[in-house]
Amino acid sequence: MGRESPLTLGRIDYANAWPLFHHLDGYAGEAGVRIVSRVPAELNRALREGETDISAISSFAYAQNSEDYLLLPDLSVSSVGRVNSILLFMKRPLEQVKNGRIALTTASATSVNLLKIIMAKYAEGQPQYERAEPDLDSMLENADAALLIGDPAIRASWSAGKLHVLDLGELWHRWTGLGMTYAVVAVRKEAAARWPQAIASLLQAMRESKRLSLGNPQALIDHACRTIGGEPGYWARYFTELRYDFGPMQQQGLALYFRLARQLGLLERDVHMEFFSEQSALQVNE
Ligand SMILES: C=C(O[C@@H]1C=C(C(=O)O)C=C[C@H]1O)C(=O)O
Repeated sequence: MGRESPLTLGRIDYANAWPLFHHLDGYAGEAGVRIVSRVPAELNRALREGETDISAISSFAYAQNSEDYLLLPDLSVSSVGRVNSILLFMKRPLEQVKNGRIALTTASATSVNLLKIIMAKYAEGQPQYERAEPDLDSMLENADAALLIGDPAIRASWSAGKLHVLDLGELWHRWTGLGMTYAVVAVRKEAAARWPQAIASLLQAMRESKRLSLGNPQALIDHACRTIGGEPGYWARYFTELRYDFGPMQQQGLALYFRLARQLGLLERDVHMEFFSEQSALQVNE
């Protein structure tokens, strides 16, 4: 029953999501779960089009398709304060670029709209936006500021030179007093109805990956230094400042983000967060 399900799982191809996936390969192999690794914007599209059944996606993409998806409880990529890898690189201070030209990474959905909210409601600016491949130098050729996320943002922060760097998680927290959730794990409703036990068991394996990763972050730190570069101290702080659960603190911040996005017309509908229930998976089993 569902055990042989050919589930396809989308994995964010950045260090920020490693804890949810790092210890999952063994389980995925045994359970026949296929994992595809992409940047968030690609994962958002793949889940929407049914190429994947379950995926880490931008929380904004969840909001756009919430009637087709269920959220997995306990899992997210969030911060309550600094996020360290969602950064606006500015040639001049915020006051002077808030009506200028801003290049936005094509890899993101949540952060692009978080920046639009911050610019409109916090800085009261009206910049012109353009989408660009995530390369800081070429983005800044024609723009006053550039938004990067994930590993490219981290690498750029190590060589930002004279640029002003704004951490959107930190600003959001100072402004609202709340946390911010950048990614959630969502399952398509039809997959949840068809393979409830397989989803429940994958959820459990992702919780376990998170527990093992955060219990022994050294494995992640070593892997990050080897594959991305940087110092162990940087990565130790990075994986500590990111939060991976999805409790009331995170949900409250995300609900405010959805409301503000709705007010600005960035979202077409109000969003009601709906969760996958392991209880119903168990009942199907009986
Ligand atoms: C923490 C981050 O969050 C990511 C930001 C996303 C977005 O802006 O759409 C999507 C997934 C998250 O994993 C990051 O990019 O470093």
